[in-house]
Amino acid sequence: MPPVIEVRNLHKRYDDKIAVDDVSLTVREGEIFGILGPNGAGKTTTVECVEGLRVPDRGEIRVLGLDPLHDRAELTRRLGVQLQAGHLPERLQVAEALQLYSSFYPRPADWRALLDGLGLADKAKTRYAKLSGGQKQRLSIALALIGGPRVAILDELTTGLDPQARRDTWDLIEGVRSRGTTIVLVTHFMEEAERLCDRLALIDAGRVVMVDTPAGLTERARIGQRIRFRPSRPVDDRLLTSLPDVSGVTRQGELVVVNGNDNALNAVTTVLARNQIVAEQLRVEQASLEDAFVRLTGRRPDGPDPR
Ligand SMILES: Nc1ncnc2c1ncn2[C@@H]1O[C@H](COP(=O)(O)OP(=O)(O)OP(=O)(O)O)[C@@H](O)[C@H]1O
Repeated sequence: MPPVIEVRNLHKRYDDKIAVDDVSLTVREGEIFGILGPNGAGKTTTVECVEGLRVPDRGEIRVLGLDPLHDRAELTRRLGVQLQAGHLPERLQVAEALQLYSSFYPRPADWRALLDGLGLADKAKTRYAKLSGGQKQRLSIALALIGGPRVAILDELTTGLDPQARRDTWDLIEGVRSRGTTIVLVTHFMEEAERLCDRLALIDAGRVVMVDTPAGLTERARIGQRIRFRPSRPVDDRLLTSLPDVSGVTRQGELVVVNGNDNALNAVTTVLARNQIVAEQLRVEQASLEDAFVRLTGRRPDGPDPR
């Protein structure tokens, strides 16, 4: 089956600023594909090129076999795009907006069900200007999905939503995917990426650092476990760093912090026992996608791009 989205060697600069520097990626039918990266990494520029909203300097893009620039009209019918808040007339009511957008498509989705799923059912008669920021955000998701698109591109899906609305939105997106829509999600929320995405492209400074499943990215950053304990008597770091399953040892006051793969706990407790050292207050944390992100890019997901 041909990929739903194929991006090859995409380049885009703004004046002297290189925003996208040779990005290639492939999105498969029916998956939720995440584009993850710090602020300014080039995520939005990449998806705007895919949507046909920006003209690349170089590279090739196909969406459902179509060229986003030359086949724009055809693609608009099959692609759902979440636009930023503030693009609707202030006096338009929520239901009117959805009915208007429905009329653009041959087989629109059920807008009442969308409103329900997004917790906006009681806002159908509310004017756009009277909606809160989070409600406008949810309406923009509904409008992206109203055409029953084959592919939906959602940029900062749940930014500005409270935790409950965020979880409801995730459920809605999973439902949309289970009915066959392929979804591209631009995000810097780790929890969202981990919960929703089948695969992720980690983008940093305009380049794809890695593409993998959330678990695969964590594994490839080689930070399986973090173990903390207070040794019953002084322990030489070298005892631990010499273990092949251990990647690093640091200290936090009296605590020893060991990073290693999924076998590190076993290896550490064995070597301590052999040396008659008891690991008191022992705690084991599984590394998160956020740990992997920091390890792979050297910065936090919501941190600025230093270029
Ligand atoms: N219209 C523009 N003119 C000039 N520079 C731009 C323009 N749009 C984006 N940039 C710059 O290009 C780089 C990539 O921006 P882009 O918005 O694609 O990143 P992003 O990963 O989506 O970031 P964020 O998470 O902050 O939205 C940034 O350094 C940004 O400042």
